[in-house]
Amino acid sequence: TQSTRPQRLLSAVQKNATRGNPRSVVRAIDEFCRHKEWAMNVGDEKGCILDSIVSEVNPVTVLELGTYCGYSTVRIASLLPPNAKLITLEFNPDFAAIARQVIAWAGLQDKVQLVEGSSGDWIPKIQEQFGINTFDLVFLDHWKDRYLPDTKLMEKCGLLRKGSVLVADNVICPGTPDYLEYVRSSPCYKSQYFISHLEYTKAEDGLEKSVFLG
Ligand SMILES: O=C(NC/C=C/[C@H]1O[C@@H](n2cnc(C(F)(F)F)c2)[C@H](O)[C@@H]1O)c1cc([N+](=O)[O-])cc(O)c1O
Ligand SMILES: [Mg+2]
Repeated sequence: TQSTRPQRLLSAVQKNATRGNPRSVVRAIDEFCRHKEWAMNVGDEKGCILDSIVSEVNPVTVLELGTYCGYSTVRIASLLPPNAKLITLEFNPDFAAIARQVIAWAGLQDKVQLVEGSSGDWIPKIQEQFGINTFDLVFLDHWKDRYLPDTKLMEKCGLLRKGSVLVADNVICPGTPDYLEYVRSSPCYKSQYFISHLEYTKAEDGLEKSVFLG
């Protein structure tokens, strides 16, 4: 039977990366996606911007919406302090199965909790299920039409506190116009655009960093 692209991405990690070395896992995926098969990881260029924001925030609690194969999960988790926790939501069970193996290959399974399901189901349950009150950092990289409703849901569930930082991928390409309009016009957010390129291409894209003001 034919393999899937996530399966081939995982094979590239297992072939080219060193177990327990997150940087080698990130490098192996970027090499695979740049030279073999494009895939929708945040990528190396936007990834460096994401790294700098994560390092600046130094979060203890992180929520990622949209694990896919675990590329940004590994990038973020590798920068977290020892007591920190990253919860990553993934809707597609096949992608989740691959991501678990990528995260394990990087040796980061103790910092990461991968949860399978939808944001609508899980965002209201996170506090009781995982003993987390609020998130210091949220990375949005799931379905682009869900960024805004899920941000409003996180606000409603009290998952954001004064100073919580949202980082959104793809605000230009494929684009998240309603989300961008909201965080840039709402008095509850201080927003900043970091211009870059769509992963592994020359097209423009960027990350939007939005600080919740409470
Ligand atoms: O469509 C893109 N990304 C969609 C990404 C979607 C991923 O998020 C998961 N998800 C859905 N709901 C949840 C949650 F969390 F709610 F449970 C998680 C989906 O199963 C999928 O793995 C995309 C497309 C391009 N592109 O160039 O076309 C470039 C990119 O960087 C992209 O991220
Ligand atoms: Mg993306």
